[in-house]
Amino acid sequence: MSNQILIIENNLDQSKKYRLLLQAKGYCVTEVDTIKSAKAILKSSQVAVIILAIDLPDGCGIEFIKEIKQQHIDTQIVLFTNNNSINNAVCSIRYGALEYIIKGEDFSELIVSIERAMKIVLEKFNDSLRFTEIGGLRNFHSIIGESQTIQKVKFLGEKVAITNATVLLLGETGVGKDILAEAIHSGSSRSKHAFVAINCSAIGQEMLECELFGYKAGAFTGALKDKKGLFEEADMGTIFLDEIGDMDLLLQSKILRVLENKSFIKMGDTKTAKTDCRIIAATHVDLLDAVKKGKFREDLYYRISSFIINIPPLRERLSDIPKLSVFFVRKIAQRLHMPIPIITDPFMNSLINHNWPGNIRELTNVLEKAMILSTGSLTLDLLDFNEKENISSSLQVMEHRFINNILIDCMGNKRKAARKLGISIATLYKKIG
Ligand SMILES: Nc1ncnc2c1ncn2[C@@H]1O[C@H](COP(=O)(O)OP(=O)(O)OP(=O)(O)O)[C@@H](O)[C@H]1O
Repeated sequence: MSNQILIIENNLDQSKKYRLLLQAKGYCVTEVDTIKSAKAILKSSQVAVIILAIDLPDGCGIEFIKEIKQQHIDTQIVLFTNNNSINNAVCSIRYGALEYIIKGEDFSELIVSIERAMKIVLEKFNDSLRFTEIGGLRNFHSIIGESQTIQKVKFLGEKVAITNATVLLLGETGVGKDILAEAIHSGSSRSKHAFVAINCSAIGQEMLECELFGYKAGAFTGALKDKKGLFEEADMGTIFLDEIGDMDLLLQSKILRVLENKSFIKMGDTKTAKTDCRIIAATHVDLLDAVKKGKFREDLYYRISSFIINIPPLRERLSDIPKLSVFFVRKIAQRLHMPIPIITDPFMNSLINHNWPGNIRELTNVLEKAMILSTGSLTLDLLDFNEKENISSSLQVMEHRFINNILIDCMGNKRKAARKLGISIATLYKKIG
């Protein structure tokens, strides 16, 4: 982890004082006096904390914060200014600065801020280590979003993870059922063992049975040797059965047997085999309705539905879009080997105002397409929503968007947003879930 501090300040006397002070505290410090030189440093080295002045010869420090945060999300920024106007403070925090300090001869405030910033950098670094410790599997820190709705999802996931309970995840396609299942496994005592996932609607039922339970050599033409099934692979670990609602009744009875007796029979075998695996199931269909129509076993439904987590669609957590977008833009840029583009305000506003029928998967696709076509920044003309999918404009959705936009304007301050909307804070909480 880097402990490098970059000072961007064109008052050279002042910046020398900061440098000497911070060096005396053991930090590694670099000074520059323009945004251009700062960009060069940021490109070539890992900077933990930036001390940034507002008025720089080649641009405005506050505007530069946006750019820094898009490309170096974990770098912490402390804004330094002579001007103690509250507008600057609000803007800098909104754009992602950690703190705002008024310049003065008393340096103790600066030291406290730098220590706080370094602590945050260290915590983020430790989180990323925790993430890689369990073999690259995603955990609750990998689930981006701070909206009330996603926080509730994470809270429920973390609570159930440490138990051995079967979990049912409900939600539209692309909302993040897969990533949540992985996080629950990562947060459980089974995390050192396998996490296996299968989409039960993607393959034919016979093939699905082979995949789930495995087979003995000679079980059918072409079965030349024994094959392990996923239930065997997931022994001591977790199996994620995505789209369980699409499984046929015969296979459903076999899953019920695993849940009740921890046992199954491989295809072509006569003996029962044992497995100790936790089941996490997911579906986008209404399982109770499927039960009523005789398409889903009622006993299996009750067996898997003791702990349900409903993952809300993206249109019900629009305030998460800025963070999700910055995260995906960085990730996509890395995968496509391209520089990280700047997300312009009109582009971001359009993302926030879209309905997202394909949820987070649609968001990643829209961003990837725009990035491929972009030349350095993501502008409105690069946005290409699939209009066929963009059909829902119900009153409720419009209301949600409106509330979210006000919340963003008020920087997440719910009391202020409620006042602006002319509703009580309790009503606001009810509306944002
Ligand atoms: N909150 C989140 N933070 C970061 N990445 C997310 C989040 N939610 C979803 N993703 C990513 O978005 C993509 C789609 O999510 P995922 O595959 O988990 O959705 P799903 O609900 O399982 O979809 P489906 O029902 O079609 O299988 C994945 O790449 C996933 O990692």
